[in-house]
Formats: sequence, structure tokens, C-alpha cells
Amino acid sequence: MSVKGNILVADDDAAIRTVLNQALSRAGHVVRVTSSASTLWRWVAAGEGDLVITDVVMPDENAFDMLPRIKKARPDLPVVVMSAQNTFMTAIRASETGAYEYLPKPFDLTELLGIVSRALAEPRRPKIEQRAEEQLEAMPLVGRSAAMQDIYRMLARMMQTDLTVMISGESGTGKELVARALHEYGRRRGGPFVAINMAAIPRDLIESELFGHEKGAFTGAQNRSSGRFEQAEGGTLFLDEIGDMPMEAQTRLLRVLQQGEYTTVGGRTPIRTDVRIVAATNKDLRAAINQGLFREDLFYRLNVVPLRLPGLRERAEDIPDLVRHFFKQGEKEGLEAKRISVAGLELMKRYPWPGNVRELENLVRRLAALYPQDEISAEVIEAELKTGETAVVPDGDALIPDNLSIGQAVEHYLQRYFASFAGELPPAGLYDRILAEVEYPLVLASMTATRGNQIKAAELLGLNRNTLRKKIRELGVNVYKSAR
Ligand SMILES: Nc1ncnc2c1ncn2[C@@H]1O[C@H](COP(=O)(O)OP(=O)(O)OP(=O)(O)O)[C@@H](O)[C@H]1O
Repeated sequence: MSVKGNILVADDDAAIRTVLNQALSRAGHVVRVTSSASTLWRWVAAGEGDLVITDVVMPDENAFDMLPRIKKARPDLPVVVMSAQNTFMTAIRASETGAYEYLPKPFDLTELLGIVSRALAEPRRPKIEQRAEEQLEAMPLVGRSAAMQDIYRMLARMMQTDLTVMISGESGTGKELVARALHEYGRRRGGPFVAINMAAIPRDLIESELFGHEKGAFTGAQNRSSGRFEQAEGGTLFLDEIGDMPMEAQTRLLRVLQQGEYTTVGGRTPIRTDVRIVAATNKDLRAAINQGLFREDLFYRLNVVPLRLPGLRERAEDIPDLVRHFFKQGEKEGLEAKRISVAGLELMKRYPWPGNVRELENLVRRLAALYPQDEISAEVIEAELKTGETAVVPDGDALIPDNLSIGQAVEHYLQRYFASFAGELPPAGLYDRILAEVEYPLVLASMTATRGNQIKAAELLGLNRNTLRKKIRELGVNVYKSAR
């Protein structure tokens, strides 16, 4: 049996008052409605009502201005705020003023009824804050720096909404991870999360990948095919490397954002869509706009909530936490538990990390796989960071130091590797470990060079496609990531 209560409803829109009155009364609650903030305040001040549902903008007062007063007079009274201005600021203010819940209009009545019964049944505490805390604990993002705290606070607020979010940040700063967190802890978590990387797909196929195509829409379109929008219905669509989206696709995407519907390639019937868009870029989109490569109107549609992820060098204090986290992950995969000496960590904090968290993650994995000692010394870190520097030059320009052949480079590496054991032998299983070390960058580089096309990469490598697939899986080569 759900708890029934006295509910005060304030909205200047008569239609909404009627709908809410009917729905809540039918659910067994006692309802009073008003069109003004002053009447609502009078009721609240007189101790009436177990719960308030109010619109933000009312003729005599804004609910956000009244909320602190309500909270002061009746700290335990849950206030559900509704608003048609689904802006970022509305969500933030709802959270900051201590609203129990924030409902962007239009909302689902069933959802509202669910919130009302939960609010009436629960011990009193501002819901948004409580949920944000729970979410942060469970969040897969590591780091406690002030910069990350800002990101978490922003994410907690964004999770209550369907606003379009634009994540910017250098490669490897965690943009995709943040997009997933937004989905998995947000209100669309029951729906699918679909990611598409604009840089990984041949340009002339992007529109059909996004919106689907009809049979015969273009040469090679033998069957109707669904697009990512259709696949993401009810969930979140993550548009990675949005700056690489071709102009025609940009125009189509803009139309979806404006009208909430799209047509497939070769199709005529508009299809309505209910998808939350999270976009990401590691390019400066304003520069792309100036060069005429990115539509300014699309930029503003996507940039509703900008979220900038700091480079790892800007939050070096997170490094120890991240190192521990990645060693722990390694342990789960059967690697041995390890730590890094204090001096080693200091070196890491001073390193500029051009590849950001991804580079750090790769380093920690390499340390866990290749070095037997429980504590990794500063010398090892120094040597590893030097190799790292040449390995992260972007766009495949990686230089092998002093024009060494691959064989000579590995030889140098092995000399250093053996030396690090100070006369002892490295742990058994060296052959497979070293070959895997070479295989990973080889597969990654081939996938990058072919922009993520497995057929072409298999051809390039001279491998059977199934063998390549197996290797990608075993080595954990991230296909999206590799196709940069
Ligand atoms: N704060 C973090 N805590 C834990 N792991 C992180 C964090 N940030 C990034 N990572 C890890 O670093 C790697 C790179 O992150 P991710 O793929 O999200 O970066 P990205 O910014 O999307 O990169 P790109 O621009 O190259 O696509 C992933 O393995 C991710 O799990």
C-alpha cells in the first residue's frame, strides 16, 4: 500500500492544475491547487500539506526564490519543482535550493506519481543531494582533485536531466567514461548506450550509420539498415569526435535536434526520436567553425552544457589514486599486486602526460605485466616514461629513437628490462609477455591506419579477419579508440 497525503499544487497553467488534480486524486491523495505563489506560501506557512508540487515561474514569485523560505519554515516538506525551461541553470537551482526532485516539462504522469509516493514514504532528506552522493560513490571515475570534484558536481546535476552535453578535453582524459557515467547513473539507464566515433567511420557512410538507410538508397545498400539513432531509442547516443562529422551529416543532425525527428538515407517518412545526445571533441570546435568546417548553429545546439575535462597534468594529485585503481584492475585480471615507490610517484606527478589517463593506464598495465618486484622503483619509472614519450606522438608519427629498427629498439628495451632485475632473472613466461607487448601496438597501429576498418587492417597485417578479431579481443585493443 502506498502512502497517501495532502498535496499542494501550484501552477499558473490551468490545464496542468487540472491534470495533476485528477491524477493525484485518482491515486488517493487529497489535493489543493492554486495559481499563485503567495497562496502556496500561505498554505505552507500555516503547516498545511505533506508535499508541494510547484512550477518555477509563477506570476507573483519565482519558486526558486520561495524555496529557501519554505525550507527554513518546513525543512521536512518535500518540494517537487516542475519547469518548462529545461535549462542547465534550472537543474542546478533545483538542486541548490534543496528541491526534492526536479521535473522538466513535459513529464510523464506515472513518473510524477512514483516520485510522490516515494517522497511520502521516505524519511525526510533532500533527495537530489542524497542521490548525488550515492552516485558519486558508485561512479567509475577516479580522482579527488578540485578539478574532478567540479566535474562530479556537474555530472550529478546533469544526471537528473536530458540536456545535451558537450564534453571537451584532450585525448585520453576520460570523455567516453564520463559519457557512460552520465548514462548509467542518469534517468535513461534503463535504455541503451550507443557510441559512434565520427573519426572511425568512412565519411560517406556516416549519415547512413547515424540515421539508417533504405534498401537501394545507394550502391551497396542491399537491405534496409537501422541507424544509431534507432538503436539508441530511449537511451543515450554518444557522438565521439564530433568535429570530424561531415557537413551534410551535420545538417541532418541539426534538424534532429531542432525537430526531434529524422529521415533515413533514401527514406521519406519522418521518424520521431527520443534520444539523449552526448557529444565529445578533442578539437577546438570554434576554430573549426571559423574555418567553415563546423556549423555554428549545430555547435550551439550541442553545447547546451559544456563540460571540459582537464588534462592529467592539471590534476597531478590524482595520479596516486589512479595508479592504485589501475593496479587493482590488473589484479582482477590475474596480474600481481604492486605499488610504486614514493620517488617514482613524484616523477610521475612531474611528467606532462601528453596521452593523459590512457597513457597512465597503459604504463601501469605495462608495469604490472613486466616487472616482478612488489614496489616499482623511481629508476624503472624514469626509464619507462622516457620510452613513453616517443610512443605517444600523435597521428602515427611515433619515432623510433635514433632511427633504430624495430628489432634494435626491442633489443635496447630488453637490455634495460633485464638490467632492472639487478642480476636476477625476470619471471617465467617472458616469450609470450614480450610478444604480446609488440602485438598490441602493431594491431593498434594497423587499426588506426585503416580508421578502424577490420577488413583492411586484416589485409594490411596479412591475418585472417577472425584471427584479427580474436587478437583485438584478447589484447584489449579498443577499436573506437584506435581509430583516431
Ligand atoms: N577519472 C578516471 N578514472 C578512471 N579511469 C579513467 C579516468 N579517466 C579516464 N580513464 C580511463 O582512461 C582511458 C581513456 O579514457 P576515455 O576513453 O574515456 O578517454 P577519451 O577522452 O574518450 O579519449 P579519446 O579522445 O581518445 O576518445 C579509459 O580506459 C578510461 O577508463
